[in-house]
Amino acid sequence: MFTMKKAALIGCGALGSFVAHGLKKILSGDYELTGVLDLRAEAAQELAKECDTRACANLDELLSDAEMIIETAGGEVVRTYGETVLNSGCDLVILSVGALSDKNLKSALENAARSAGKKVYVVNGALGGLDVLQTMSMMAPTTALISITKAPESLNGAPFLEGKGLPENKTVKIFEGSVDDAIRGFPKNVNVAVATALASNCPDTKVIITSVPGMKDNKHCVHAENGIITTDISISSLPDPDNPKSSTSAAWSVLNLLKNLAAPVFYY
Ligand SMILES: NC(=O)C1=CN([C@@H]2O[C@H](COP(=O)(O)OP(=O)(O)OC[C@H]3O[C@@H](n4cnc5c(N)ncnc54)[C@H](O)[C@@H]3O)[C@@H](O)[C@H]2O)C=CC1
Ligand SMILES: O=C([O-])CC(=O)C(=O)O
Repeated sequence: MFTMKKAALIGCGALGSFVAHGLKKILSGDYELTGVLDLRAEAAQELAKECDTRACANLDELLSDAEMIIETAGGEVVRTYGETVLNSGCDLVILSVGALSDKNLKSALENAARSAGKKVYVVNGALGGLDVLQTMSMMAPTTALISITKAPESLNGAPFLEGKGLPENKTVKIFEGSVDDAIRGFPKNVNVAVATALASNCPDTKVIITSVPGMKDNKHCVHAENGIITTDISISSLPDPDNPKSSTSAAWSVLNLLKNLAAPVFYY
């Protein structure tokens, strides 16, 4: 039996705010939002006021009244808080999947979840179809490629670009390489690539990133093969109005996971 679950949120930026409002508006029958936390105290206070919950000053305060922590803050938060969250007896929903490209962190979180009897939930985020990639990887070794296409303003500021702005007048392929290099170079843009590599169990997943001036959508295309199934996943979704690097669909994906966890039937 699913009883009302106490969920709390780390990261009150574009997607975290969307998730918090969604919890209140569409999932309030199943979840109580018991607190929010952000490095920017004023952002947490504003969101807490809007969503009628507590702005917490630190992780301990957030954990004091929660059964589930939703991370919408960035990979560093998964790294610094992930194990503590699980050890405290909370489930952990991760949006910044890129953090799991660090194998040591991934196994530390797996061990903590196992010992605490809790779960780490990795969302589809701005992508979709992690289910079919996992199914394929169970059947046979799978190869995968992900092509990410965004407007320059959705990519500018990434460490890989070393402060240089992307051209506004021509399409440029700016990166082709491994998932590990991609997440280091574009930590706020290629969480979907790490999710693809993990779900397809293909650490050699190839990543291509292209900047297209004037492009309205963020576009993610995955091609995966295992000799039995060939899959093409193509998703275009609008950038978030508050953060063009992120697609709002990623926040919807968190809400959809929470909805499924609370429902009698889980659509996997
Ligand atoms: N899996 C996926 O498909 C996607 C994943 N993402 C991930 O979600 C994250 C959030 O995205 P947005 O909301 O658009 O970013 P954002 O930059 O609008 O918001 C991030 C918030 O987290 C806060 N924050 C950062 N470090 C913190 C810390 N140590 N403790 C507490 N708060 C902290 C920031 O102050 C900010 O308010 C991104 O950094 C990215 O890693 C984003 C889009 C898609
Ligand atoms: O929201 C998106 O378009 C994808 C994204 O930023 C990521 O995977 O980090």
